[in-house]
Amino acid sequence: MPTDDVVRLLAARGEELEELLDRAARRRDAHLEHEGRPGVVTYSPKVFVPLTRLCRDRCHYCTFATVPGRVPAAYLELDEVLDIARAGADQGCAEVLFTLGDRPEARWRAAGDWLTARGYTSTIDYVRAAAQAVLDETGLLPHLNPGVMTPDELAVLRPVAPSMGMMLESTSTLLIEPGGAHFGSPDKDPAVRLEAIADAGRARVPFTTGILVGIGESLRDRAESLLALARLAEEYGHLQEVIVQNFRAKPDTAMRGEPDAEFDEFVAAVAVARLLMPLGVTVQAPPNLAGELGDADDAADDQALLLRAGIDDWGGVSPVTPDHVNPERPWPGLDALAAVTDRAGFTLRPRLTVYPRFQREAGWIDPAVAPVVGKLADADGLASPQ
Ligand SMILES: O=c1nc2n(C[C@H](O)[C@H](O)[C@H](O)CO)c3cc(O)ccc3cc-2c(=O)[nH]1
Ligand SMILES: C[C@H]1O[C@@H](n2cnc3c(N)ncnc32)[C@H](O)[C@@H]1O
Ligand code: MET
Ligand code: SF4
Repeated sequence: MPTDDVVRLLAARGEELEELLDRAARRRDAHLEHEGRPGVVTYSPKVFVPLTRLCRDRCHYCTFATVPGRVPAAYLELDEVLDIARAGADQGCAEVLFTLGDRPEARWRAAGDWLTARGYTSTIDYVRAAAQAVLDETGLLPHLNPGVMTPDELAVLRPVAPSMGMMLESTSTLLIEPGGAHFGSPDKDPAVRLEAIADAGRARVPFTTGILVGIGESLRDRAESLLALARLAEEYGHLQEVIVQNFRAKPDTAMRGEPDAEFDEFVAAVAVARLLMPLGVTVQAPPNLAGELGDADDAADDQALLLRAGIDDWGGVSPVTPDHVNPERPWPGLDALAAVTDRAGFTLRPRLTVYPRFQREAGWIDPAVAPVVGKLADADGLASPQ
């Protein structure tokens, strides 16, 4: 679709937005039919492991990244990681999400010292060890979201996780200039990120990516970002899901005064993502970023709108850990999420980190993790009851 047409869709309001949502919903239904799970909307029961909150980048919307003086230690110890994973296993979780700061040893001596004292050569080397421990000790599946990975790092991590991810955020180069949300974040250079996502495709890693809506990008940037992801999905076939995530302003960040993404605008972005992605690519929006904080009815209304806009997945939802990236936004209860999903005419089912298509097709899952996936999967490739 020409970029100008995509921009027009992203700007749709009123009657035009209604039509866009209907088109997107039909496309979602075609996607689910294509995947052999009509009427099924998924989520991943997970625990969140914030392996390190130190980071070499300075994204101005982020409260996850912090300074060494504000954390008890530069990294979680292996036994702390395993405690979180076991608590998840007890609650029927299948995923251990490793989300962490990018390459903190490049900026913080405390990070380098911590790694060296334990014999690790880099943050990625420690991610590998921690993911291996989770696989061996708990049988849960790591999903790795450590920021930009090189081809060598992808190769090192592939045998310890069936899926990885990294948000594109945006292709906007203005955001890396002074005053932009990504000024001072070398890992958010769009050229670097697009290349890293392509590298994951060449490494045949089932991959999660997405865009962050409302961080100062224009509608044209948003259109170009989604078109770039659609092209990557078509070229490599490795994009299992595209997350469309709305920016939520945090009190103690440089962007605290910026308004949250307007919900209609966000919903239009979700619908456009659905229309542009090839069949077989899930479109995910997180349920905990919907609605006014603390207003369950408002959240349910917004979640219903996300379903109308063509999502087929709610992402990771945790009965155990907070969303450490958005700690002020609690997860909805699974009953509430199932009720919203049901009212929209869908059945909510738990899934694994790696989607069924990548389990069926040869060549996506490393032989070292395949048996663990096999143990957790049901006949459809979703999560079997634990
Ligand atoms: O709880 C969260 N989970 C996040 N997830 C987890 C995601 O919902 C699930 O881990 C995947 O869908 C795999 O099941 C991400 C995963 C990625 O690969 C890339 C970005 C994110 C972002 C978030 C996030 O902000 N909060
Ligand atoms: C893990 C992912 O979380 C997203 N992220 C980081 N900070 C925020 C925020 N304030 N609001 C919404 N999403 C955010 C980024 O897209 C990052 O890649
Ligand atoms: C906590 S943000 C998610 C992981 C990584 N630091 C990134 O921004 O891509
Ligand atoms: S969003 Fe990720 S890369 Fe940016 S500062 Fe936060 S942890 Fe670092």
